Amino acid sequence: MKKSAGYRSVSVPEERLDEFFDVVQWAFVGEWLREDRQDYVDALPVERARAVEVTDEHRGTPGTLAGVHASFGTEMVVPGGRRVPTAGLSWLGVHPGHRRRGLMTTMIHDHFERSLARGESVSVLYAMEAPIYARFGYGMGSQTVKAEIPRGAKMWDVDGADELTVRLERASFERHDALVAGLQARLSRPGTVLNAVGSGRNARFTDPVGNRRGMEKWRIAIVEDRGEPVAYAFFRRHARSSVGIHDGVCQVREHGSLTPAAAQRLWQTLTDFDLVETTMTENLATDDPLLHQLKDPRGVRSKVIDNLWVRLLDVPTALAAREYMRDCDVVVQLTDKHVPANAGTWRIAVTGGEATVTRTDDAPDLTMDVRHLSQCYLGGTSMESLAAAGLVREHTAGRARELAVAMLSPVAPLANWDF
Ligand SMILES: CC(=O)SCCNC(=O)CCNC(=O)[C@H](O)C(C)(C)COP(=O)(O)OP(=O)(O)OC[C@H]1O[C@@H](n2cnc3c(N)ncnc32)[C@H](O)[C@@H]1OP(=O)(O)O
Repeated sequence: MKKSAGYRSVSVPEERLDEFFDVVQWAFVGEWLREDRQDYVDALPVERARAVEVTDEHRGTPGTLAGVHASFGTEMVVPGGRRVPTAGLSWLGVHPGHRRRGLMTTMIHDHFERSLARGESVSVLYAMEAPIYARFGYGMGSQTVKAEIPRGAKMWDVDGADELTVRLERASFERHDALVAGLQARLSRPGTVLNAVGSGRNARFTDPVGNRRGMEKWRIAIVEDRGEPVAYAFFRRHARSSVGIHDGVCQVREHGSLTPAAAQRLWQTLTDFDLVETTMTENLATDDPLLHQLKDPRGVRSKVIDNLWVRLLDVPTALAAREYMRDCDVVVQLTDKHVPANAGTWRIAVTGGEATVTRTDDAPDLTMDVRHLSQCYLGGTSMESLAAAGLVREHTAGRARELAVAMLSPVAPLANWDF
């Protein structure tokens, strides 16, 4: 019997959502509260929910779901500020009774085929475990700083910050969706994954009780410039005390600022709540304005981890969709085990910031897997550094640098919401 035989891929209609959620709880190790069900429905792009179903009794009870996945239909900002149609893969899980039979592989192929059919030339995801996705052509496209900032951390002055005002409210889809989506759509940082369209749109507002662990419900901070919103952040606090000393924490999730002053006003607010000693950030770019504005960078305890994993599904279309910093003319030989249409030799010719990507019989300057090209796509990783690591092979001296300089982004990429 073939490793993944005895299963088939199916769509998951609304009446099967509880079966879908049951697999998710098995896979992600958790028991949800009944009262949280609607939050999970709201966080799921229902019309793009897929599963593998048992068809052979040797695998289990025919008709039961063994693995699930879904994807958000969205756009991602790429270097130059343009947007590329993107599939945000999420909710991927296999029931532990069916693992290591190739079901994830089946689901990833299903995801690739359907995304390509919809014209989505890039797939992105957040990884639960970092070693899983490179085998499918995903590269670590951006990194994030997880920081713990002490209360009242001092910052360099930024003109105009004092004149801005801040509103603190309970986060509400009805009241804040348009405001947040509108501000997020004005962010130019590569890797920004825009709010999804269709179901799943309110995913960022969901707030299951079972996930709060003593935290309050999600709040939102909105910085305004004479009534015009210029920054936002989702945050929540947790009151704590030990030996009579209050040392509560504030968790900051998605945030975005349109100006340096707005960033400073936002973080001054988030790092100065009464009874809160530490503010923890999640989605902070490695060059976020906050990190430059803090006077004592070492006073912030931090670590850098992977943020977005990026996978080019349609290489020529995706490469042509972004802008480049320099002209280049480089021949790249690409391997792609999972989307064979990308494999082969391509000429990447950039003039005036625009790339033309065509097949060629010329000898390659560089040889790499699609995951390496994907890793460099948002401009956060240098192609030369991948060559220095021995992952990209350079046949013509200097070509890794030529492509690196063309593809680099002046600001570090980051996705600011966790889908
Ligand atoms: C985008 C997201 O949603 S991230 C969330 C991912 N989900 C989870 O982490 C939930 C818990 N884990 C699971 O549900 C499952 O173990 C999955 C989805 C990670 C893997 O599903 P499986 O059906 O067992 O994977 P499958 O059998 O297709 O394995 C494919 C390959 O990946 C490897 N692999 C699978 N899981 C892991 C892992 N956790 N770490 C390292 N390698 C792994 C397998 O060994 C296999 O390697 P091979 O091709 O060399 O033989």
